[in-house]
Amino acid sequence: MGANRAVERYSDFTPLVLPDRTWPDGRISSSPRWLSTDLRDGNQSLANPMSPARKLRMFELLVDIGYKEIEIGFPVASQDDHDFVRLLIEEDRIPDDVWISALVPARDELIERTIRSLSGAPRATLHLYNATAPLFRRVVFGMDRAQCKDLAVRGTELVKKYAEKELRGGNFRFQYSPELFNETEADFSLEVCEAVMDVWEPSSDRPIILNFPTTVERSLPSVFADQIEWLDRNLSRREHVCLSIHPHNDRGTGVASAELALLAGAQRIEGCLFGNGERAGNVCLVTLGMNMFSHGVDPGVDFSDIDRIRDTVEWCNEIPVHPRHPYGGELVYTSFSGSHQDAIKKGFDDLERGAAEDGVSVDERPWLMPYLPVDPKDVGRTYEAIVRITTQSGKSGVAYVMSAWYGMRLPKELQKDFAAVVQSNAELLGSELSPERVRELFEKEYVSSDGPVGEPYVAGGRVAATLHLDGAGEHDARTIGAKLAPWGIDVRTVHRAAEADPAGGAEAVVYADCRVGGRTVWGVGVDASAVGAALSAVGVALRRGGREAAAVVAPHL
Ligand SMILES: CC(=O)SCCNC(=O)CCNC(=O)[C@H](O)C(C)(C)COP(=O)(O)OP(=O)(O)OC[C@H]1O[C@@H](n2cnc3c(N)ncnc32)[C@H](O)[C@@H]1OP(=O)(O)O
Ligand SMILES: CC(C)C(=O)C(=O)O
Repeated sequence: MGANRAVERYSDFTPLVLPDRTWPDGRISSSPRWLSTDLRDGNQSLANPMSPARKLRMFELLVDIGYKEIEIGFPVASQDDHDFVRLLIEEDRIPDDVWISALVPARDELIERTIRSLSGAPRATLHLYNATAPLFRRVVFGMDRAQCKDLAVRGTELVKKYAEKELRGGNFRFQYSPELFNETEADFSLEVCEAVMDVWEPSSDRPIILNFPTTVERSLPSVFADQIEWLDRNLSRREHVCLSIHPHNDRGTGVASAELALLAGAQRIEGCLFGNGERAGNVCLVTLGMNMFSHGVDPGVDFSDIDRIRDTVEWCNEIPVHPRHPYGGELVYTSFSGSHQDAIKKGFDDLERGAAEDGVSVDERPWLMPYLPVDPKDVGRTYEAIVRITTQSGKSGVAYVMSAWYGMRLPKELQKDFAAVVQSNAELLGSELSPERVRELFEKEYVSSDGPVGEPYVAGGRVAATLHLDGAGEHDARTIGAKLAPWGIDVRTVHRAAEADPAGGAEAVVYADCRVGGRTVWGVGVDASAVGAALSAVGVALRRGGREAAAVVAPHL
């Protein structure tokens, strides 16, 4: 078969028919219950399953940021998994409001051992699963529907039996998952879940978690949402059922599946931080939580130091988080391209203006920012790295860097002038220019002088200079004008909006644009005094004027 014929091996998914679906009109207005399965589904997918130290660090992170339900492993998988559960219980490391959970297949000896491993836990959920999809019934288990249902029923009976024996007096919950739910006939999933409930007999003080995985994602998120709405309508004892979902991400739509399923009636979501997990991963809990946050819905999990979360997850999983991973990737608050940088810069100007008008801090203003769905500061990032300079940048990006890093707010015409310098340098270099390099170019071009800056002296005609004063007052402006007028320089001053700390500590910055020989040349002075800064700025500008300047300006300049 030729490569182009391979597609014929695949067939479309047959969706459930639910024409009167209501989920598309829903809104997500509150956070669901979350379960982190980083220590189970995440861990079981790693080339190197987590060592006890890595597991503990992950557990502590999950607790610290606010997860209340944590699947701590598959205790019968290995001695390490078992010992970790015992360590948490025996060293009393499970906070009062946290439920641990453990997964087990529907096999007698494994259920008994798993429940024993949970002995003494203050709060524990036993999570039982068996695959219910036709492919698995035929290929993996060699079972018909009745036998498959019976496996789930027997498993639940065993859980009941061993739980009563081992966990008497403790807080115990039961969870059942029909694995491959999304590929299972809807009526059969329901039949199995009802049979499981007949055994467990859920009630208000004995609820059940029914968890519906897209074990391998195979269809559209909307199809999954229909399946969940159908269950929500048809499950009996609904008030005693927590309808949970466990999306994977094989088609890259795990987050969408989870969100649409929430609209359709799901009450609880299982996933992993940064989408770790089997194959293309489990649904990403960070993305889901931050999506809610960005709509003004509190996810109940603290993502305010997202880099710490990412660093810990990377350390525990020994897998890097992609730099473009939503919300937590290194590059997701950074723009390299000119028009994005321009819009962001204007967005920040607008934010500051609005805050000043309202007499509030910028943190209290609504976040309405081009290209940035959330304020980087809300996840512990700074503003400096929002803009990075390459050949794709323009004047606004360059101006942003000079302002955010160095407190220098360049006049618009100077921004254009300097952007051309930066552009040719970026093209020459063929790579990103660091903020330090941008500053270096600026200094070289506009601030430093080749020789001593003496008193400007115009040999013939007059030079018109517009001085943009930052950190200087009216008095300084008058003194500067008086000082330069006798040298043939007509000064017009423009005050920049007051800066608390222009140019990182200097008292004054002056941007001078001088009309020399029919063209505009810029010079910049940074000095402890406004007068000193102005003299430097004009001196540099005139010197940069080159041959034309030489015609009107005395040679010692
Ligand atoms: C979708 C998910 O993520 S499910 C979770 C998967 N996670 C893991 O498997 C990680 C931990 N697992 C393990 O350490 C091991 O697989 C163990 C300890 C559970 C079992 O180990 P073993 O019995 O030695 O081997 P193995 O996993 O190959 O056993 C598969 C057997 O269990 C059966 N089985 C698989 N899943 C289930 C289930 N949920 N309920 C009952 N039986 C099951 C298989 O049909 C197969 O039976 P067979 O031997 O009669 O053909
Ligand atoms: C055990 C179940 C919930 C699972 O991990 C899956 O189906 O992906």
